[in-house]
Amino acid sequence: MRSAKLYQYQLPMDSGVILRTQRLVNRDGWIVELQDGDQKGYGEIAPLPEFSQESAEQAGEQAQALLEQWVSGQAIDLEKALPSVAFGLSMAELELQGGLPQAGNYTVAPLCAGDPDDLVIALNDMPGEKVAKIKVGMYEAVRDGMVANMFVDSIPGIRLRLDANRQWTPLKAQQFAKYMKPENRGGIAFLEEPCQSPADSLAFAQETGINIAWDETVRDEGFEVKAEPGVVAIVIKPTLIGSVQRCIELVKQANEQGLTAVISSSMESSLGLNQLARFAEWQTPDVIPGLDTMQLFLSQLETPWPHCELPLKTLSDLDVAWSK
Ligand SMILES: O=C(O)CCC(=O)c1ccccc1C(=O)O
Ligand SMILES: [Mg+2]
Repeated sequence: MRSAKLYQYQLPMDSGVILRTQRLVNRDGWIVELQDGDQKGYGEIAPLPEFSQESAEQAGEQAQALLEQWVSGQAIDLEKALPSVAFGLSMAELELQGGLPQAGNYTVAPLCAGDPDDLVIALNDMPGEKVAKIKVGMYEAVRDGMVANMFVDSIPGIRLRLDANRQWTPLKAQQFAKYMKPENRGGIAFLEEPCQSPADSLAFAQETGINIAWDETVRDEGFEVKAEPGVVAIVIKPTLIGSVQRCIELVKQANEQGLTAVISSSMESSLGLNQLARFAEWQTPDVIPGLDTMQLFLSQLETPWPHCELPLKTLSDLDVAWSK
């Protein structure tokens, strides 16, 4: 009754994609296909270099072992699985059971890693709530402050999401805050992980009145979702977190604590990204997810992303690495 396939993919990336210290030339990962009778479910397993602990090879090996169990009718234990494997397999099982609603939230928070003028144009075209995400911490903190000010000054009602990825010392974070006019600080919906340590980030939020969000900290050993002064959101990157069930638990805990849960991409292919858009619509219906990462690719995979003109590879173009 049950059968499964594991496809291997490699997709070319735009030339400018840098992950922490390395350039990402190709995105490597796996697509699982589960079949039971005439039902099918898909999931993506794609550890992100520099962010995931596991490599694509390790994830592929573990996925095969767990798929062997699944095909033979055993329940698979995803608690101890690698995060990317737990996410992909649980998503495939969910889809197989018809548990993932079709409707997706495709209104992304446009991501600006380069020229701020490009983002101003994207925002002017954005209907409804204007949310944008800007990476900070890569250049001078003073420049980041000026860019953020410029957005708040020139786009009324903007809700900026800034992301420093733990790049700032407390001093640099202070320099940023100094340039952010006090009356403009409310235009920052949140600033993700300003400092190297969560304690410094918390102190920064409380001293400056700039709200922060946890991203890396959510994946730290022993993390608990809790409301603290200055903290307004947690970012959930399912590929780095684990099973769909674990992600749902985090969303629930965040909501109970009055925090916003933001579903966000770990640069999945368009197949995984579409599932994240559906997951976000289902679990966080009033929150714009952080999924503006298709622009970093040179090719889509199987499921087209709305308004994306990149060429589409299909699963039938891929090698089947394992099947049973
Ligand atoms: O969160 C988003 O809006 C987009 C995704 C994103 O920023 C990201 C994607 C992959 C790895 C790290 C990050 C990051 O938060 O810096
Ligand atoms: Mg981040």
